[in-house]
Amino acid sequence: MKLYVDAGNTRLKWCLEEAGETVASGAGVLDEENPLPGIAGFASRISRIAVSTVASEEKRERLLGYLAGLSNVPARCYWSEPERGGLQNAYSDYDRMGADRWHAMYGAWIGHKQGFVVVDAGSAVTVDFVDQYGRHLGGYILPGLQMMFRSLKTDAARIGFDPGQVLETGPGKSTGECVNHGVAWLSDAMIVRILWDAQAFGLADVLVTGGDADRLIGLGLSGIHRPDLVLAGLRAIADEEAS
Ligand SMILES: Nc1ncnc2c1ncn2[C@@H]1O[C@H](COP(=O)(O)OP(=O)(O)OP(=O)(O)O)[C@@H](O)[C@H]1O
Ligand SMILES: CC(C)(CO)[C@@H](O)C(=O)NCCC(=O)O
Ligand SMILES: [K+]
Repeated sequence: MKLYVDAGNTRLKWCLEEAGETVASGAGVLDEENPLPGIAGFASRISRIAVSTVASEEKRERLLGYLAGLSNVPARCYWSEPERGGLQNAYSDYDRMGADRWHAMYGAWIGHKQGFVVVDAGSAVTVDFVDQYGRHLGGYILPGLQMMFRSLKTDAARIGFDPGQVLETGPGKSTGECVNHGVAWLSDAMIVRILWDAQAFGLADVLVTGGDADRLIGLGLSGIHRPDLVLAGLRAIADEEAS
């Protein structure tokens, strides 16, 4: 069985695969004692461990320590690359790009050769554009939903509110409405812009992943929901490296 791990800044997603089929999957929190709840029963059958992570070095080392205790198979981390299978990274400092972005783009490239946008709505939001020739045109990094709420709460003394999963974008008439509608309104503007840019660049598909994907889709981001996109790219790359 092969274990694939996508460790973000907040949460961790894992899946176990055997003969091309996903046999188990789960999510956990990197900071917790067991970041891969549900994995223990499979430990002795693991034959490969591949990791994509954007967490700090300290957290990455803690994760590797946990995995070393779980299985004798050494875990291998996969990073961003300048090129793979015709997909070309726009970064000249390609190793500065978050591994999750590269793996999500590669996961998308496998099945969407007509050009695409990847929107990863995680702790941070990333938007990356790839054309039909596999050229990464570049992207954007934006604050994520919880990050925006947190900064409004901690950096302004008189903005008191309960964050909500609000899709209402009309002008607010209380602090809570102004914040919750405001964040939805900002997301709505981003969505309009993503769809506009996709058309302007001639990209056929919009792929959406990350913990807040449903929220963006609910706000009108018409796209393909691929919760497993980072893991799909990681899996393809680890397979190619092994063959
Ligand atoms: N069970 C959950 N726990 C935490 N956040 C969740 C959960 N479900 C949805 N979310 C939302 O998902 C977002 C985090 O997304 P995700 O889990 O993709 O992050 P991540 O992979 O840790 O982040 P990143 O890859 O950006 O470092 C949060 O803004 C939150 O609103
Ligand atoms: C932007 C995030 C946090 C999104 O998870 C991650 O991809 C990351 O830490 N990136 C490093 C900076 C970059 O991609 O240019
Ligand atoms: K992610």
